[in-house]
Amino acid sequence: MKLTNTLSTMLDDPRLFRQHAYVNGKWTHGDGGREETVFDPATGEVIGYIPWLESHQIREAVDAADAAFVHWRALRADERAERLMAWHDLLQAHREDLAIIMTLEQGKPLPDARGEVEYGASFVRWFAEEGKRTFGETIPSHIPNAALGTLKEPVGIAALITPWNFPLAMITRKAAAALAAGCSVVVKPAGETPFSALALAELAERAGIPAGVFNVVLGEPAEVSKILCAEERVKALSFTGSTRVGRLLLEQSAQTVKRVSLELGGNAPFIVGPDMDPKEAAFAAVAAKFQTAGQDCLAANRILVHESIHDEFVEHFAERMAALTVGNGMESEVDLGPLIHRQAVDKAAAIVDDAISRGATLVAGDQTQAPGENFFMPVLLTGVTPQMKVWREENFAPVAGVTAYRDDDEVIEMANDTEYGLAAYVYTHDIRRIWKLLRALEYGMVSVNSVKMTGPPVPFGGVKQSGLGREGGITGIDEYLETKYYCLGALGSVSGS
Ligand SMILES: NC(=O)c1ccc[n+]([C@@H]2O[C@H](COP(=O)([O-])OP(=O)(O)OC[C@H]3O[C@@H](n4cnc5c(N)ncnc54)[C@H](O)[C@@H]3O)[C@@H](O)[C@H]2O)c1
Ligand SMILES: N[C@@H](CC=O)C(=O)O
Repeated sequence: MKLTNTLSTMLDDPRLFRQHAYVNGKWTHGDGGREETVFDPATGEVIGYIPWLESHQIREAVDAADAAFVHWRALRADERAERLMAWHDLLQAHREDLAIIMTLEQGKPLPDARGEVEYGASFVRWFAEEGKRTFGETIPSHIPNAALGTLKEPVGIAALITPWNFPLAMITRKAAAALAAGCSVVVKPAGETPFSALALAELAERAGIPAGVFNVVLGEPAEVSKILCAEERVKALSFTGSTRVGRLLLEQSAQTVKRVSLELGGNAPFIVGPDMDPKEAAFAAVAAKFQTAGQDCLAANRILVHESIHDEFVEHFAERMAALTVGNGMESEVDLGPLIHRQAVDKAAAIVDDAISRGATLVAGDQTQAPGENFFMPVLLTGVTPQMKVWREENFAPVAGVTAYRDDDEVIEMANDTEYGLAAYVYTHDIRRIWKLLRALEYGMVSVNSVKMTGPPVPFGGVKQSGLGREGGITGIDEYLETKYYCLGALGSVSGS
């Protein structure tokens, strides 16, 4: 198998850069010799190679997780919490190396990558604490002389399949919850960004998380997922990624009736009320649109502005957008890195062409200025309509589509006119309008007058075809817990309790 050491020379701790899968506490190559090359999306240079495991090796990972589950679940919650806190502390201690790995494989600017490491670590801390509070209940008995109640027990092995846009935090938000609940996990990261996942494995091992409890498998995505979904011993599947693949995995998991959590695509509306300062709203909309170069499930895809302030809003938006710097995320002062690969650039260009051909106006976005093959300059389109791809599809690129609306009822209809229902933004200071929109928007998350909405204490997730279940918050751990009801009968003394 080919290996390269360029990336490791950039790290304080070169052992964080691993080019093998991690199964049962061992760094593993693929038995069939298949491998995948991982590129820096900013430069197109090779940053490393990963093996593709064979089917039997994926099953071996499940064997390992199965054996480890017995011991991991038997630990006290506070013992698991200690190891999770050690993992958290190591993530913090190695923040800079983890950020470098992330920027090189994903492309996001280094400060954003540092932010993601913090964000990812915050879930580990949160669930280390929550794992100690998986309380059951006492149920007032309707049966004479019986005591009734519930216990919370780990579901078993959880398969975690994650995307490339947040290569670290999308894993920790799942894995920390599962591990805290007492489950063992098999993680399948995106092939574009495996090295963050493998660095997480290295640090999990150093934190004292036993062999087999945290496994990272690599391979041909459809092949690996099929095996994990078909495996009866895998009791839960948690997937973050596109709605297309989410549907497929839901179908595949039906055969073994798994617990399925899906965090899928978004098509967020960003609604600006007539009372808003257009400049303030435009600056917020730019922030909500262009993070991670628009490759964010929370990205403001459809910007709906009241007709009375539309033109002023567009001017401020264009001005702010023009100030964004596009470049290699390893360089300083860069706001937008590259898109993940050439297909993403082609898709963005097709979405812009489609909008223009259907009557949208291209206000700004000159692709001749792009600093490399995988870069896409921010685009502002006005006059976007429901017939256009930019309205219907999650563009996952720095393409902002603005449209004017007349009144609240119209904007509610526009905002809900999508199969997606992950997040929506509302900018207005009118409390009646806020309440009306908050209740009428068919979204799992609504953020009013704030671009930032996520973090460990909140229930993250969508409705409609944006997913099933919630991650984070006080319910995030429930995705990995079963409720066992007990009835202790013939106790004699408890009647009437
Ligand atoms: N709701 C959320 O919390 C959230 C967070 C981040 C990203 N996302 C979504 O993720 C998508 C972007 O990520 P992506 O392009 O990596 O998504 P994707 O669905 O293409 O891939 C996600 C994962 O599924 C695997 N995969 C791909 N094709 C597969 C197949 N045929 N069978 C089984 N597995 C397969 C990939 O290797 C990867 O690990 C966007 O739609 C975005 O909105 C959602
Ligand atoms: N920004 C999201 C990830 C979506 O792509 C998050 O905070 O989870």
